[in-house]
This record gives sequence, C-alpha cells and structure tokens, in this order.
Amino acid sequence: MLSTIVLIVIPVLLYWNYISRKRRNELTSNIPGPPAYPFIGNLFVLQLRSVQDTIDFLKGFHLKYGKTVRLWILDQLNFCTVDPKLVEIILTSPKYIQKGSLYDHLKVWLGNGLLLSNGRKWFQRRRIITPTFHFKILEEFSEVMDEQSHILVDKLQKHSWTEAFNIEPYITLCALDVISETALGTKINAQMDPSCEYAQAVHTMSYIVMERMVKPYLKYDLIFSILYPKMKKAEVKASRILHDFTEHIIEDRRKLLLEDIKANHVDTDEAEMTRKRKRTLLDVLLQATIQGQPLSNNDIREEVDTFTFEGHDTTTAGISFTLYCLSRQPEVQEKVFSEIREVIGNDKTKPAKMQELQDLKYLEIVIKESMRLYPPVPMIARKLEEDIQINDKFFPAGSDVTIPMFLLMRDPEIFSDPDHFKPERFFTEKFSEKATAYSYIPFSAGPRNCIGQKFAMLEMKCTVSKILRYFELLPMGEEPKTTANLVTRSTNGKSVQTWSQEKCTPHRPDKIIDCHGAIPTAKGQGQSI
Ligand code: HEM
Repeated sequence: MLSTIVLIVIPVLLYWNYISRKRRNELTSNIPGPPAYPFIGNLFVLQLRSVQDTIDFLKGFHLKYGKTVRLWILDQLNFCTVDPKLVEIILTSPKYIQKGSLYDHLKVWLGNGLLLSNGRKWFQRRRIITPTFHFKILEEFSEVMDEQSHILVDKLQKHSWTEAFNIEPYITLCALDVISETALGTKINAQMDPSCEYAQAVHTMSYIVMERMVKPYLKYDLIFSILYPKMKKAEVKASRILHDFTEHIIEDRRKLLLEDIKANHVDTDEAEMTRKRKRTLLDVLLQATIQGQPLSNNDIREEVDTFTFEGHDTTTAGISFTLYCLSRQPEVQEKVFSEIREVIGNDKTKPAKMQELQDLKYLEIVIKESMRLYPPVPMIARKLEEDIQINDKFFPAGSDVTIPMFLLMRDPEIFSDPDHFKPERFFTEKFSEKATAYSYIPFSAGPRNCIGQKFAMLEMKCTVSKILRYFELLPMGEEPKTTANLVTRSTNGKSVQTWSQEKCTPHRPDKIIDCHGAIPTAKGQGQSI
C-alpha cells in the first residue's frame, strides 16, 4: 500500500514541480547559476554553509557566474546581484518595496514593524516615525550619546596599557544603552550591568535569527522545533523577555503621559513636549493617530522592537569596525585626532555638541570608508511584485532578489584598489555620480532606505571621537575574520589595544607624535584590510 502511494505521489510531485518551475526556468535561462535539482533546487549548496563562510561563499559564486546569479531554494526563484543597474531599479522604484523571505525569521521578534511591513501600513508608519529624526530631537539624543560614551571610556580604562582585547562587547552595551534611552526613554544600564536579562535576550535572539536565516529549511517552525528543540525553547524564552520588557515600558509611559496631560503639565503641542522633556520615539508613537485612532500597544511594540534591533547592532558594527580600521592606520588616526582637537578642543571631558560632531568631516569619510569595507548591514533583499526586464534579462514577479552589500561596495570597476582602506577616495573619486550612485549604499537607498541614518552617523561620530579623545588605538591583536551575520560581524571579535592619551599631552603636538612613533608594528599594519 505504502509503496503504491510512493510510486504515485512522487512522480506527481516531480511533475508538478517541473511544471511550476518550467516557465520561470525558460524565461531566466540566460542568467547563470549552479545547476538546480528537482524539488530542492540549490538548497544543499546553501544549507551546507555556516554563518561564518557566507562572505567567501557568495564571493566565489559571483566570480564564477558574474554580477547576477540565479538560484532556486525549493520552489522559490532567487537572484543574487551586484549589478548597480538592477540595484538602482529595485531600490528606487516604489513598486519593489516588499521585503524578501530572508527577513521572515525576524517576525518572531519584530512583528510587522517598519523594517518588515509593506504597503499601506508601512507607508503610514514611515510618515509617523520620520519626525522622530528631526534636527531638534537629534540634538537632544546627542546628549544621551555623549553621556553613554563617557561611561564607555570609563569601562575601557581598565584595558589601557595592558594588552589587545576585543572592543566589540563594550560597544554593543553602549549602543544598547543609547537606543533604549532615546527610543524608549528608559535607562537599562547595560554597560553597568552586562548580565541584564534584556541585553542577554537581544543577543540570543540575534544569534537564533541568523542561524535560521542561513539554513533555509529551518524556515518552517515545525522542522525547527524537531531538529533544534533547545534552540526553539531559547527563542521562545528570549522573545517573551523582549516583548514583556517593551510592553511594560509602553504601559508605564502611556500612564505617565496621561497623568501629565491631566495635570496639565503637557499639552499635545509638539514644541511644548520637546521643551519639557526629551522626546522619544515611544512618545511620538503614543501620541500618533491613524484615521483618528491611537496605535495599540501591540502596534507600538513592533515599532519599538524594530528600533531596538535596527538601532544597536548596526551602529555597533559601524563603530567597532571603524575603530579597528583606525588602529591599523596610524596616519589616518593621527589626522582624525587632529581634527577632533581642532573642532572640539583639548578638554576631553567637555561634551561634544551636535554641531561639532557634524563638523568632523574627515572622521565622516573615515566612517564611510569603514562601512564600505565592512557594511554593517551585509545584505538586503526584496520580493519582486512586478516583472523586471533589463535588456535581454528577465526577472519574474514573485522572485527574491538579494543584494550583498559587502561585494557591491568592493566592485573594482567602481572603486580603485577596492580592498584597501582609503578614506580620501570620498573626496577624489567620482562614484557618487548618478551612474554609480547605487554602488555605495550602506544605508540602502530609495523609499525604504534607513530612516535612522542621521541618528546612526551622529552616534558613530560621537562614540569614535570620544574614544579617540581618551585613547590612542594600537594595531595589536588578531585580524578580524568577517562574516555576514544579521549584521557584519567578526567571528574572533575586533581586537585593538588602547593606549591612554594621558600618556601624551594633548596640548603638545610634538609629544603626540612621540607617542605615535611608539606604536608597535603589527602584522597587517598599513596593509590591505
Ligand atoms: C550604521 C548604522 C546603520 C546602518 C548601516 C543601517 C542600514 C540600514 C539599511 C541598509 C536598511 C535597509 C534595509 C532593507 O532594505 O532591507 C535600514 C533600514 C532601517 N533602519 Fe537602519 N541602519 C543603521 C542604523 C539605524 C538606526 C540607528 C536606526 C534607528 C534608530 C535604524 C532604523 C532603521 C529602520 C526602522 C529601517 C527600516 C526602514 C523602512 O523600511 O522604512 N537604522 N537600515
């Protein structure tokens, strides 16, 4: 009986699979890619890869097959592209704003927040949230950034003059403190208490999401629960901790806001709110209405969770890779340090003002160059809602298109000497011209670009400049082994050695040069990163 069923069912499924792919296969046959098997497609090629070697794996793929590669994952047609023309069409058109299946695993945590929502919901939320990044509000946020980076340098003091260490965990906690205070209006003090439940849950959740992302068969909850029961349990626990935490804060803040309004301390006028206390993303959402209706706690929670996720791991990657690059490039570090002293002054305890941070133009291109080599968001993906035809190439609606940023931004046709850290290229090279503008997109581009990019730049500048005001970074410790995780990470951290600037006299440039002259030489110094 069983064999009869197998004999009938398998050929039927094979035939159905052949028919369902046939048209798409024919239409896209001129786009190269590895041979696909019935049913599974290229699943095995992908699933055998660990998170660690995603970068090398995709690099190899593009070297072998060209700028756009075709892949089948089960019945899903995928394209992986570093072709700026296709990237431009996808990112700039409001027709292609739906996210690819790559993001599905984030839903457990982020629900349908701004990063994952589509259509009308996304449009309305984007409109509500955009004012949170108003200049005036950012100015207040920069005070929080300064305070938190001050705690950070205190924590780093213990490493000064000792040995190379991984700076990333310190930056993570600082970034988490910044985002919770600015988005939620709540201090979680992660830097003072790294074992705090919330920080741990964020860490666990990020790890699990990425594990599921690189193993496409774990997309199905049932298979995930059967194959990885412990991980499933950890996912449920972490998501409960994260959701409970934000829900409590929303409740408390809603009560506070209502009490304030009752007591007439606050009127609903925006300017008045801003004047009385620091306005947070949560306040914006609590006061927002859509067609006269306030947002529910659940609606607000998904947005707040999205900000916590998007707003701390990304900036951590941006800051810690910049610090690593600076530690390996003493001349660049020297220039940044001089600029900081010129703009902010010699008193390192003085908080940096927002305008001063904006005036750090050289530091800005250093951060941009670091993000080119190590894009904090390693890849983005879209699901095509309509067909795309470019010359003889056809991309059918329903396909997923993935854009690996770390390959796009190292294209030798666009960037001279692409694997080298050369911040000055942002002054001299012409890749910002229209034709190649879509080759440098660490914050993505078009209608779904990063809403927090000004915030991110401010935080990165604030933290990096604060660290450099206190420490010189030495090129010690292992070179990072980069991997495309949810954000770009290094499997062995980002090692640097800090050397207290106290040892130099900030008022005496000759002394500074003496200090820099004492930098121990290390493997990789001045070499390609
Ligand atoms: C160096 C830091 C950052 C980088 C490189 C970065 C990069 C990106 C990229 C590439 C996207 C587009 C994702 C996609 O198309 O799938 C994005 C979206 C987004 N980012 Fe950022 N981001 C950073 C920091 C931040 C911060 C600090 C916040 C919040 C405070 C934030 C909030 C968001 C949100 C909410 C979206 C979704 C926007 C939408 O779909 O409308 N990001 N980010």
